[in-house]
Amino acid sequence: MKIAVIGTGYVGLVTGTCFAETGNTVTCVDIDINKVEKLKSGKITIYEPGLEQLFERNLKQQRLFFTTDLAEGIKDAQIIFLALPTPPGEDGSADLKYILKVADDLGPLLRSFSVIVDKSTVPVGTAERVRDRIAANAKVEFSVVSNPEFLREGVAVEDFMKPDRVVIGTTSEKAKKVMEQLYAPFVRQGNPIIFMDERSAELTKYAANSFLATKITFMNEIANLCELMGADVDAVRKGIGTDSRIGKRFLFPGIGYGGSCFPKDVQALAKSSKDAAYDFKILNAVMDVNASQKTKLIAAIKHYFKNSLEGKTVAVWGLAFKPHTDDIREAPALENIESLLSEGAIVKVSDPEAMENVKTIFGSKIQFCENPYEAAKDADALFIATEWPEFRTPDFEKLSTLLNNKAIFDGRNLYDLQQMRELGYTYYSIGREVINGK
Ligand SMILES: NC(=O)c1ccc[n+]([C@@H]2O[C@H](COP(=O)([O-])OP(=O)(O)OC[C@H]3O[C@@H](n4cnc5c(N)ncnc54)[C@H](O)[C@@H]3O)[C@@H](O)[C@H]2O)c1
Ligand SMILES: O=c1ccn([C@@H]2O[C@H](COP(=O)(O)OP(=O)(O)O[C@H]3O[C@H](CO)[C@@H](O)[C@H](O)[C@H]3O)[C@@H](O)[C@H]2O)c(=O)[nH]1
Repeated sequence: MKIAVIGTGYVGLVTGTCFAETGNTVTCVDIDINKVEKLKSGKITIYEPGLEQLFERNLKQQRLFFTTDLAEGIKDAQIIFLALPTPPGEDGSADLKYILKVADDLGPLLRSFSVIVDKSTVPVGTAERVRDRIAANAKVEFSVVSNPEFLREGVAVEDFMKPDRVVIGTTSEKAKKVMEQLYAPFVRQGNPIIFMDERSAELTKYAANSFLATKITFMNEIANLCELMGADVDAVRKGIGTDSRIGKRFLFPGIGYGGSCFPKDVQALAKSSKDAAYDFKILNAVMDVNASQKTKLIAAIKHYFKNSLEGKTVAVWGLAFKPHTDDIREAPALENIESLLSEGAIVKVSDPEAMENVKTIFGSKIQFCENPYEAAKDADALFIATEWPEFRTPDFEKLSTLLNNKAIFDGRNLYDLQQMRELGYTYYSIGREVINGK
């Protein structure tokens, strides 16, 4: 099939590359000239494990193309994906300006029956709005379908190629057939396509993200309670996760959820609910708890240093909002660094992939270090914000010689309590006993 993908950010690039990999001819369109030039010349624009190989192969085999020209990009395309940003507007609702602009531009360019697919995360009713905007200028028949994307950054290729499910919202039989054919290779891998109406598909995406954010937040509150009650959140997590009705995944407490999706999508669903005159109380609580969870270790660090961080050096391991990505959108590390700096601390950071992105925010206000040990050198405390695998089993002997103080504030519960006790570290983590605390 011939496919166009409008928007070549995270989702657009993964979508385009994976559909090319299953034998389609894909043209990705973006207004960002630099991005398109880079991609055309064979350089990938995001760090995502496994993507580069697929990208290079499909580019070489001339199944994957890039352009800034919308008319050229959609020429002869049977399916046009919209993978455009839907950032939070000032009132928290999803800003649809990018989507509606492209809808306006598409109308006059359509030449034959096309299926236009909302891949972006969009509020209920958007498919109808996109349909109306295209219809205002279109001279041919078309369908607008909702096909939300559930991939996770860091495992995006795996999630896209082997999705738990594909949700397709359409009431058009013609569009349904086209989408069924497109996704056939993915269904052959044993995963269902779930057809529904457009509105239900749009809400499914927000319900999934909000449910997962709530699950994490619930565990963060249990962790906070564990600290007050002398229980261990790891034990409680295992104790409840083995109940198949609850499930083991997404029960890991930490310094809050971040990323480009959960924060904005929970906020957008809360706003849509409000607009529908429904007070979605749980979502408001989730946002409140997450906001305080993000910087909860700052209080512990301050307590450890007798309320003053002035002149103290803190090494921060991990900047990305999660491992295996260079994405720093809403990353808890950023807020913690802000807090440390505002308390007068000197901050040294290390992250395997996200340093370049963070340089654009903090510049010379913080020190960027080649590796985690360089960051730890002469630091008065170590703060862990992201659970990169390389932070899980550091050389503790080396670390002890580098740090001024053997004090670790771990926002991701990476280390064993007994080991920390034996090594003589002061160790604060989330929902667990404080080792050698002050
Ligand atoms: N990032 C994720 O993991 C993820 C997962 C599932 C769903 N989503 C949703 O997918 C959507 C896209 O997210 P993303 O992270 O890929 O966004 P992004 O910001 O990484 O990329 C969006 C791209 O669209 C381009 N763009 C803007 N206006 C354009 C126009 N008029 N024509 C062509 N290109 C244009 C931008 O230049 C940018 O490259 C959002 O709605 C998001 O919520 C994201
Ligand atoms: O047990 C857990 C699991 C995750 N997180 C945090 O939650 C955030 C989001 O993690 P994750 O869901 O793995 O990453 P995303 O790439 O943001 O993916 C989410 O957001 C995407 C965009 O909508 C959806 O497509 C995915 O299905 C959904 O998982 C990160 O800050 C994680 O550190 C926890 O704190 N504890």
